[in-house]
Amino acid sequence: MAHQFPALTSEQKKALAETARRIVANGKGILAADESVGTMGNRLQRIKVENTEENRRQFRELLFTVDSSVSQSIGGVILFHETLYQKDGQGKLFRDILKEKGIVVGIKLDQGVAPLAGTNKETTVQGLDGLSERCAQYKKDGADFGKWRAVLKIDNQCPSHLAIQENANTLARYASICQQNGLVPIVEPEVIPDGSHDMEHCQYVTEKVLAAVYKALNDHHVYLEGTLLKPNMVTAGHACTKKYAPEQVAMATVTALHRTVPAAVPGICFLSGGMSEEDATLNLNAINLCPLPKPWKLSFSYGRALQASALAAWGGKAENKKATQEAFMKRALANSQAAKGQYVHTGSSGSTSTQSLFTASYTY
Ligand SMILES: O=P(O)(O)OC[C@@]1(O)O[C@H](CO)[C@@H](O)[C@@H]1O
Repeated sequence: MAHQFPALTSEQKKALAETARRIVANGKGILAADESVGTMGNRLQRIKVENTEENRRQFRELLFTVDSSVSQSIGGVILFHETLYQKDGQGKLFRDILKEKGIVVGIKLDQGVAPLAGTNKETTVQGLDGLSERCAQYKKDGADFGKWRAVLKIDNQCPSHLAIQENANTLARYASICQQNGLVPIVEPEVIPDGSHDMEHCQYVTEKVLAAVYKALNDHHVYLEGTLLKPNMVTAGHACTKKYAPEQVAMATVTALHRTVPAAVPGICFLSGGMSEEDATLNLNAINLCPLPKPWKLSFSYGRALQASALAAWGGKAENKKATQEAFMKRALANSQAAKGQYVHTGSSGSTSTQSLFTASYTY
């Protein structure tokens, strides 16, 4: 079968591959600061801070204005639409502050989930209509990568064949549209940790989901070298009574990836999925020490596991700036070390860093 209709020029491919590699270079990972207004509201409620645009802006200003050395740990930041156009106290756009630090700016592109009728409350993702125009605008406005999160759950009859196929195809269509507009797509098929299933069950489901995703990406002529994967780690369900060590999580996770993710993919940046900050770091470190072949960079794209201590330290008070920034820098550095398999747990972590960040049915 001749390939008569190339999807991208060699220049487009080169630019996409370079951006993807930059984001995950040398122990760098991603700060997922793309919480929608509602999700950010849940975070702020935990620290008793009102969910106003100004409070969201103030917290994010603290994260983005940390010392430039953060760029040794953070290669990319994912923003929500509102944040892409926000400025710091001196009137400087956040996106310019990040770019000056050498950090690649990303944008959340999915628009939430919608029910799949006739399934056990499974969902697909909305946002394909008008996506090409939105990507073109975001590219002009400084974004160089995108994110789209699909949600799959483990339950009675779940994930169904329909949910796996529909979400794989939608992710692939999104990825294709991103690449046409010069954005590196982060492909995020999250198998959420709700349930009492064991780790082996999660591995089985994760492999089925990833295999379907890579078949769909191939069908849609997506250029894998210009993509990043953002999967769940393979863990037991949150309500499972059996506990697994980081080395077991690492072996199950790398085995699943090894069986399903082509070596052409430059980086795999895990989501934290409600793990405590410390667990997310320890698991990532074990993954990088796992004695299986690992042809991709294995890094992080954490939301909760990079921000929980910082949020707690901030508490909505300007005078806590230093403590907030120190807490964030500490997690960024720890995860950067873990992305190189060099994290050493000192045992001096604060209480917030060991608290579970799990929220049931975390769809948005
Ligand atoms: O699981 P985590 O690491 O907290 O967040 C992962 C994530 O994809 O899910 C959130 C909800 O869409 C996003 O803010 C974030 O990018």
